[in-house]
Amino acid sequence: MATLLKHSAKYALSGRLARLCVHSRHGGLQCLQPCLLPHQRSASTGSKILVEMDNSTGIAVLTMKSPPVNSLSLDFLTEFSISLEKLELDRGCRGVILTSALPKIFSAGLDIMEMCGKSPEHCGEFWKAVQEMWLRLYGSSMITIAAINGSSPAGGCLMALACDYRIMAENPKYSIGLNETQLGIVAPFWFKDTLVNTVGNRVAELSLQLGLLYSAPDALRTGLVDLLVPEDKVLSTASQTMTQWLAIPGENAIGSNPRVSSSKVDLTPKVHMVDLSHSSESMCSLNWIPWTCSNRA
Ligand SMILES: CCCC/C=C/CC(=O)SCCNC(=O)CCNC(=O)[C@H](O)C(C)(C)COP(=O)(O)OP(=O)(O)OC[C@H]1O[C@@H](n2cnc3c(N)ncnc32)[C@H](O)[C@@H]1OP(=O)(O)O
Repeated sequence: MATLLKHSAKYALSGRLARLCVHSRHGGLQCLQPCLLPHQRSASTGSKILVEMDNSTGIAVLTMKSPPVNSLSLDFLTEFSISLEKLELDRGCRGVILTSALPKIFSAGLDIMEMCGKSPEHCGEFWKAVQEMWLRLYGSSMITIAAINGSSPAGGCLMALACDYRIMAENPKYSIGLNETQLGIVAPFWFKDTLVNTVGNRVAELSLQLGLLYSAPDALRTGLVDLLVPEDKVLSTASQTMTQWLAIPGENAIGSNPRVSSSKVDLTPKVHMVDLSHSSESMCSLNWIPWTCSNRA
């Protein structure tokens, strides 16, 4: 029981993670959920995001649950940023796993309908929300791991890239990448910089110029994701990886307690990359919005 309780403390999360099973000392599989004490976990859900927090480990699972494809609408982005901000303010939260509740899809990226025939004001508000999402995720003082359990094109890939580590389901049918060029859009330079930081200049150059979507195995080969695991292991592997990251002493680790360690992170260059006015203007002036709509001429 002591071993099991220790495992429970390590993985104890309500909902998805709490349903994980571990091998007990006696060799059998045991479900962790019955061992959890109610005070160890909490869950909050909006219409598009479920947040499950395990207070004993400091790990939260943020699950996107906006059918059909977790597209990043203004409502979605607002709920996402608020959820992340709440976790950021919760000093007990040290790590966030980002995943999807939808089969086969992590996120389809920016919601195309948000930008179809909308006013420049709406585009500006929407674009600001996109940047807010990226800043919150990329600049988070918590450890962030993307548990990519489905396809993740364009803005969905950006979300994953903004995390510290990416674990993807090893399903060759799933794809990930910044494919904006294929849609006739130029990915903003901070999308590009986020990609360059992960895969290096040459791979980023080819990816962006050709708008490449990589299959899961190719994404691993290029370094776009860090690890492939069987689909049913994505979340449990993310949890185990998070535990390893959180074991790094606080003085050296972003997101480890005490959270003051985050003050050592200089976000200035990252924040400088964001040019709000330019991005929202270009989004409206590029004429790509009608291009992506089915009623285009
Ligand atoms: C200067 C500005 C730069 C801005 C940069 C842009 C970044 C972006 O993120 S732009 C968005 C790019 N996204 C994509 O290219 C993804 C497009 N979608 C797909 O490839 C597929 O839909 C996907 C692989 C995600 C899922 O495939 P399926 O499982 O086969 O589903 P369907 O294709 O049938 O789609 C179901 C349903 O969802 C709607 N959908 C899909 N993507 C989006 C989206 N991005 N926004 C809004 N809605 C989306 C699709 O139209 C279907 O709707 P219904 O027909 O009503 O069922």
